[in-house]
Amino acid sequence: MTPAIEADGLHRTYSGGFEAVGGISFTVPRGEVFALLGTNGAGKTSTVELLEGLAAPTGGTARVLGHDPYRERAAVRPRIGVMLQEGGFPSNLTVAETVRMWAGCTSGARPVGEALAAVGLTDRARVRIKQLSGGERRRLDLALALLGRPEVLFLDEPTTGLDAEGRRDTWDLVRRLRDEGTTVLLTTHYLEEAETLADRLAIMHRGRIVTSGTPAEVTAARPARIRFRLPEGTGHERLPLGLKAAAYGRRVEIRTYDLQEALGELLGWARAADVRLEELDARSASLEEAFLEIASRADDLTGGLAEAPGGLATAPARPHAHEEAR
Ligand SMILES: Nc1ncnc2c1ncn2[C@@H]1O[C@H](COP(=O)(O)OP(=O)(O)OP(=O)(O)O)[C@@H](O)[C@H]1O
Repeated sequence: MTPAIEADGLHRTYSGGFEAVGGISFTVPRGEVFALLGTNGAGKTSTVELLEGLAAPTGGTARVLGHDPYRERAAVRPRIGVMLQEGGFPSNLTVAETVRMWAGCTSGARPVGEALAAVGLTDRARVRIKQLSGGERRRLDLALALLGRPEVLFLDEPTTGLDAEGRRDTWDLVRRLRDEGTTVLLTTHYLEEAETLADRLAIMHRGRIVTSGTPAEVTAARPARIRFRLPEGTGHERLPLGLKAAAYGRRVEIRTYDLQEALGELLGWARAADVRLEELDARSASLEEAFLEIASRADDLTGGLAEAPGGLATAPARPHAHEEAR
């Protein structure tokens, strides 16, 4: 089966000569949720628009369901759903009227009630668009994107402006759609969203993919950390020499690539020395830490990326103790 989405050396240069997408490649198999992350202006929307067929790439190729989304738009458009960052609707129409109007232009559309229920807007069906909150508009954008039961759904920042409950509802909906076989490509600034939803993800910076893989692969190259507070009168110089720790007053932070080993050493020492470690907290690297590290170092990296096993371009990770322990 052809993949749902294939980007091969995609470039997009705007008319002023600015290169927003500088040759990126990735493949999304059918039925997968793929997240594009990146700093502001990294080129996520510029990329998604190429895949949606809204513009032609200046280099490379895009394929959606085996077709060129720009040249073969008529073949692709009925099979995809698009949620834009800003959907513009006539503000005097009600929610239900808007969905009905959209359904009239969509073959095989879901019933209006089903689309509204899917995004939790049933109670707002009779409300005019201009009276909707920002979050409710976002939900309406989503209802319209999934109206035609698309095989591939493009969601550009689907949960921006939603409250915590709305965000979780959207995540549940995306999971349900994926379980039904829909392929989803989403862009997001919420790393937790990518971590919980995405089967695979790519982090973009300045038009290039800096890292890609499963959330676990992307975080695996980053160190875990252990934090605790030493009791009054116990100096951090008493810690075992094997543990590279940074101390800030009584607070101590240890960065390690072998969490089990470091934690074992620390607890063994604490027991032997009869030291109580206050507020002990140990955790593997999160996507957020990986992202922040990549964003802060990507400028040095562009041009010098290492290809890691599995075809992942990863930022070289090195063990280091943090200067500041929060
Ligand atoms: N029509 C345009 N003409 C010229 N430059 C553009 C145009 N549209 C976008 N850009 C520039 O291209 C770069 C990438 O923009 P894009 O919107 O794709 O980034 P993004 O990753 O989606 O950003 P954000 O997270 O801020 O939404 C930005 O520097 C932007 O200013």
